[in-house]
Amino acid sequence: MIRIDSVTKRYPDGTVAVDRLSLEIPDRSITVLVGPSGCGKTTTLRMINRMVEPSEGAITLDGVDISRQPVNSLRRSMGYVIQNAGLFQHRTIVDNIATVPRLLGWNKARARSRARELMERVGLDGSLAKRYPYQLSGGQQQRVGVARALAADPPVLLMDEPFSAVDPIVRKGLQEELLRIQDELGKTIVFVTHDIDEAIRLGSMVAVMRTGGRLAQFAPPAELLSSPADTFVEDFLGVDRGIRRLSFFTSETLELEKTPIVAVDATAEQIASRSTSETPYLLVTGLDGRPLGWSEPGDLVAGDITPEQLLSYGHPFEYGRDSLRAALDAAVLSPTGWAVAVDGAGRAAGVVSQQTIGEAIRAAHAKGLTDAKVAG
Ligand SMILES: Nc1ncnc2c1ncn2[C@@H]1O[C@H](COP(=O)(O)OP(=O)(O)OP(=O)(O)O)[C@@H](O)[C@H]1O
Repeated sequence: MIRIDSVTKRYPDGTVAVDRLSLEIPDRSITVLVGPSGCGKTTTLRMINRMVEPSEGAITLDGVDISRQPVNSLRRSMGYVIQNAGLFQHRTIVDNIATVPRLLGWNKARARSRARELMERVGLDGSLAKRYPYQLSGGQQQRVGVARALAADPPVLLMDEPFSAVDPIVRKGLQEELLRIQDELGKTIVFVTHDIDEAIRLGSMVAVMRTGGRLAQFAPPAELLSSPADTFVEDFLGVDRGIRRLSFFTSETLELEKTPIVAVDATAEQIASRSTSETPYLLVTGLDGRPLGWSEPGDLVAGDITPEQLLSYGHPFEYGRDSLRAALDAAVLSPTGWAVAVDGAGRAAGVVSQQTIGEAIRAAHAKGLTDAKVAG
């Protein structure tokens, strides 16, 4: 565990970048430092690998004060990823990734083979190995940066705004990739961002810092959203906190309706028997069980149902895997006001009304509030 114990950093010009910060960063999970520009995030991160030395307080790694550890070996146990990747422009991709293993004395062949393995792990095509950084897109360069940081298999990864310079779609891809890699590798990751959505998406724990380098709140994202410590945190979280909080509630609590569903080859009896007074529409599925669209029962003629005549259902949510936020979104975007739930294979698992989703949200909020009280 990395433990930051009452650490202050005062730069020579008198700027207090970090002010009596204490944090316990749990092993094998992602801890995010987030806050407005200049609140001391980068300074904190750099104190962990001793690129910056604290003025007061101590940082320990597994109980050992890092100021007593040789800087070189400390840094080798900590991969470091920065914005714009910071790649060596005159080295090929494979040699960029192989940098630290080479410094550790691995022979060229072994270091390169490790580098190629990591390219695959971070989702980079092997054909890019011999290219130079300028021949890659920004998103690809960031992947190289992550691969390079992972090359010597350090237990800790320090990431400073690694995805800030890429567009939102590439950024989302990189975030997903990081979560996937983290699932596989279980590193202790300290991740700096000024983007609260990124913090909530990636962090198991999120430290919100305020200007002046002080800690405003340290909590799991769901707790930040449900119980912000003060108005600073509340403002920083933004206006749609209630909606975003739904991401943490599973859709598994929803009771699905299975009756108003017919296959495209439904008989007249099936169409009649599956229509109910509560559900003015029927969901039509293909023969493979995947949803095709909605229809009023009266518009369906057995033996002559075509996908073209159906109303779009917007997009489905995956029951149990997706959150109540996804379910609500599916219902809001559905022209019938009903959301379509699918299983992992994309087959219709049932349908659910906005009203039922609303009830599940109220129940989840009530339970969430109780949990927060219990925890607090
Ligand atoms: N070498 C330095 N000398 C003096 N002041 C510094 C130095 N480095 C950073 N600072 C100041 O310390 C404060 C914290 O800076 P830091 O870079 O840690 O913040 P940050 O939260 O990472 O900001 P950003 O999101 O803008 O990168 C700022 O006021 C900054 O101007």
